[in-house]
Amino acid sequence: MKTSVIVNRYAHKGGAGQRWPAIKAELEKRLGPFEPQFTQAPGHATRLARDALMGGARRFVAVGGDGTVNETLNGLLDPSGRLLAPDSVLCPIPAGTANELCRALGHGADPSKAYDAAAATGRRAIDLVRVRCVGADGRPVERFGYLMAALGAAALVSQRTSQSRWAKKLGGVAYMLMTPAVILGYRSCGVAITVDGIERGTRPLFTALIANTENGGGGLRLAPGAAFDDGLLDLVEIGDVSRLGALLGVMPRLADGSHVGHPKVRTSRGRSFRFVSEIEMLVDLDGETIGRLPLDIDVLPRGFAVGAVEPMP
Ligand SMILES: Nc1ncnc2c1ncn2[C@@H]1O[C@H](COP(=O)(O)OP(=O)(O)OP(=O)(O)O)[C@@H](O)[C@H]1O
Repeated sequence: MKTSVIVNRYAHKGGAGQRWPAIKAELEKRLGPFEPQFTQAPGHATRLARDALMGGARRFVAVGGDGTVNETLNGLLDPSGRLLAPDSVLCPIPAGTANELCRALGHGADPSKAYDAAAATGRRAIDLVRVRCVGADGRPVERFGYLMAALGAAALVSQRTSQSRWAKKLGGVAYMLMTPAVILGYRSCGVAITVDGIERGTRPLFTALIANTENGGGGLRLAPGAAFDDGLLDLVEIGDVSRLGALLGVMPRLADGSHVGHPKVRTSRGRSFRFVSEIEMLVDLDGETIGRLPLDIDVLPRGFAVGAVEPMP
């Protein structure tokens, strides 16, 4: 199978570039010699993946963090979210800051598992998340992801972290420092929620996550029980909580997932969701700000596949 290796040397604040010779050696041991393609700018991995696909590649090894893997995946999809080549397989190699897809696959702590999966013939199907909202320029945006979408306070934390120069230098710790700064200035607002076509009414929302994977935000257990191949998304709503309540009562419990037992936290599952807010509310997908509400989100069950040593369950 023709293989394309796409490398973001700037992932993990440049740490991926430093580790690249060692990663390359591990990959060559398993795949044989290859010509890597280095991303030149944000978004470039999508074009590299699309060009390689048109050139006949079907195995796409994405070296970087979730941003790089997401961009690579988007290069493999048509505008409706279908794989342009149904036999294409994505192989994430953890070289970014959070590497949540690798973590969800059980490759987070041991990169050798990711190298082995990149060379194996097995596949594992993953649900694809489709998000439609309003972009920064006011025009509709449609994007595809695999981790989770966030709106409200969590999306604002992500946006502020990616925009801040000091936060970029700090890497993963930046989220933890940015979170109290954002939360102490944030207020819940009314959001009308529809799940699987059924209106649930308008209720105050501090933040909400619509999750495909259980983990997110740098290894936090944000959506306990979420499975990335069950054809469903898990909605975690943090409702009308005070700023101090959010900071002291909910946030410390995100690490082990016990926040879902908090009286202001509600969980549910569905295939499609719509969120409409009274005031402007940001939307984040897989760690990147993509726009604002109104937001429509749905799942394309088993929409793509990752490389796997074990055959698909
Ligand atoms: N040549 C480049 N110069 C600058 N930025 C780049 C370049 N190539 C890719 N990028 C951008 O780098 C950003 C960060 O990459 P990525 O998300 O893979 O790593 P990370 O943020 O360290 O990891 P994670 O998302 O897992 O926390 C992405 O938004 C990507 O678009």
